[in-house]
Amino acid sequence: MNLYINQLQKKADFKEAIYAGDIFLNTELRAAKELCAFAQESITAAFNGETNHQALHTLMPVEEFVVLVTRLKGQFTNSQRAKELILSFIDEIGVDPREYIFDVPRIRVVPNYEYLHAGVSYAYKPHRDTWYGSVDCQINTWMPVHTISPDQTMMINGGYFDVPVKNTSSEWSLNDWISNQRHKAKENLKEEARVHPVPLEAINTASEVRVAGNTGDMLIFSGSHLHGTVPNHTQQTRFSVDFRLMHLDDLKHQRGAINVDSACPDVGAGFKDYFHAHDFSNFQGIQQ
Ligand SMILES: O=C(O)CCC(=O)C(=O)O
Ligand SMILES: [Fe+2]
Repeated sequence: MNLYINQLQKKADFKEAIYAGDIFLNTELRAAKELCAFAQESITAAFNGETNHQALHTLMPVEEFVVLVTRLKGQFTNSQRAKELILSFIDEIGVDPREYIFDVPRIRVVPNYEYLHAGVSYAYKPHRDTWYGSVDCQINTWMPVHTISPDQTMMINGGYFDVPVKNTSSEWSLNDWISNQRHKAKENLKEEARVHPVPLEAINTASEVRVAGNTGDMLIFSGSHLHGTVPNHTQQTRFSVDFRLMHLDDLKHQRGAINVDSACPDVGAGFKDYFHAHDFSNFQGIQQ
């Protein structure tokens, strides 16, 4: 596995590298910094003008926190501004937006673990996004909104890229998640009652990498990497932004990362949430 620093826009075949398990870290993308600035504005607005974002969980009961995080996520994900900044990112890295679709942008809020680690702030167990019904060519981006430490971040366990992990993805349905589970996030305060695809064996952490970056330092990696939320036992809430890209032609031709263990029965059920990058029209699926 290779790690490329600030080379996404210089490497014409970056997709192929990502499909092979390489990871990119770009620290100088204007669009990423702007996306984080927009995230910061959105957090302040959702939390009624409070600017001490990392202390928000100390300022209110968890019930109120969940209501405000729900509002934040809805506003951020559905905003025109976030979509425009994804298009700016695509332009900035020098690829043709007509060739790409993207999944809705997300803002993750990870407060202290004891305070909340379920529902709107679910701490993801190690997983591949393909266990959750993503396609093999999914390119993930991920960036912290404020400076973070290794014990607040997302981990990537690179050694498992091509090593199977026994998991429950065959029993997990993305259709069911979208129709019946996703909206229940705010009901989960103490424990996550919703079923997620999870590993059925102990995960060796020897090759786990925890990248601790600054605002808008963007990781770009295959959604097929094993990754997860580092349980946040610090007293600082972590905010991060992520979105996913798919290259239309690669999707049509089923190119992408190797699938070593994903068995989600309804891959692609999330297509209706995807947008064409050049005009933000809804993706209608693949015409065969
Ligand atoms: O932010 C996290 O802790 C997990 C994010 C994740 O799983 C993803 O972006 O696919
Ligand atoms: Fe993920």
